[in-house]
Amino acid sequence: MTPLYHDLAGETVAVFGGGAVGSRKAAGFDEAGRIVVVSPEFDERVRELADERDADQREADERDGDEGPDGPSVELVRAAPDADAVAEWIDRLDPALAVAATDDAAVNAAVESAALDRGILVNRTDVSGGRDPGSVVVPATVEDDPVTVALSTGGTSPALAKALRERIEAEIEGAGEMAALSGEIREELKTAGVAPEKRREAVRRVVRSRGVWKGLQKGRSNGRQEADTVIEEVLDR
Ligand SMILES: C[C@@]1(CC(=O)O)c2cc3[nH]c(cc4nc(cc5[nH]c(cc(n2)[C@H]1CCC(=O)O)[C@@](C)(CC(=O)O)[C@@H]5CCC(=O)O)C(CC(=O)O)=C4CCC(=O)O)c(CCC(=O)O)c3CC(=O)O
Ligand SMILES: NC(=O)C1=CN([C@@H]2O[C@H](COP(=O)(O)OP(=O)(O)OC[C@H]3O[C@@H](n4cnc5c(N)ncnc54)[C@H](O)[C@@H]3O)[C@@H](O)[C@H]2O)C=CC1
Repeated sequence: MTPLYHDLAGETVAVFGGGAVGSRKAAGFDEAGRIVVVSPEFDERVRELADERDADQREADERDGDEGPDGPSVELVRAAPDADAVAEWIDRLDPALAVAATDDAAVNAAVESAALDRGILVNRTDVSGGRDPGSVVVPATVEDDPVTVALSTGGTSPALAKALRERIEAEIEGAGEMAALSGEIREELKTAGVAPEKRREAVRRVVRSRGVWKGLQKGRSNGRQEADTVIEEVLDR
């Protein structure tokens, strides 16, 4: 498996099965344009998610300007397609990604084959390993915007993926602020025409500096001050 980050902006994700697993997967695609969950019954979690998204959409409609809601629409479609009917649903929804999360292996297999026939990405939640090209695994993820860590055990041990994710959560605290600060510094040094070697050295030192990480905990300007000291040391050499 090759890890890649996929841009789902504006795309549809079709989730078959609205139980515990389908709900968790649906909640993870917050960059997508539209999430459609097809299921005869829906977990409380996915019902709440749909309600929240609905309220966000209404708020966005009431606001002035064209600023849209922050996340995708979540539509719950009450249906239980059998294996033969799944392909039609996929044609109708035209998703970029289909998630097979029902408790019926034949339906999940039909979602997988219909998606693969059409060149649509597919996530089969009820099997590990033995995947066809085009199938994807949902990793455990940690986010401190714009930093994201995605973690997979190659399907061997999802429980371990979850446990490691919990550890990394603490480890990357503050990484979002560090990304913003070091990104800004990187651009400034480029604009100032600092020689590439010195510029790279300065940025490498800033992101490794305990002083800058600590400073950022107190606020952006504290972090910036610490970073300026590190940068001066590099530039003065
Ligand atoms: C292959 C994969 C396909 C896919 O879904 O993409 C898959 C498959 C299966 N999971 C199963 C079980 C569990 N899955 C979890 C949890 C998570 N599972 C996730 C991903 C993946 N699960 C993909 C591989 C990821 C990798 O490579 O590591 C995570 C990371 C992401 C997410 O789902 O959001 C999320 C943690 C999120 C987080 O918290 O960060 C727990 C833990 C718990 O519930 O506490 C259990 C119970 C304990 C256990 O069994 O380990 C079963 C057996 C079902 C059965 O027994 O019937 C199968 C099917 C099989 O193994 O055949
Ligand atoms: N990948 C993962 O992380 C995990 C995967 N699993 C696997 O995922 C599957 C689902 O697990 P849960 O969500 O816990 O089960 P669940 O029983 O809570 O949910 C299954 C859902 O599928 C719906 N469903 C049944 N037939 C359907 C059809 N024809 N079309 C659409 N929806 C249909 C049911 O109404 C139910 O809402 C299981 O097969 C299990 O082996 C289980 C745990 C974790």
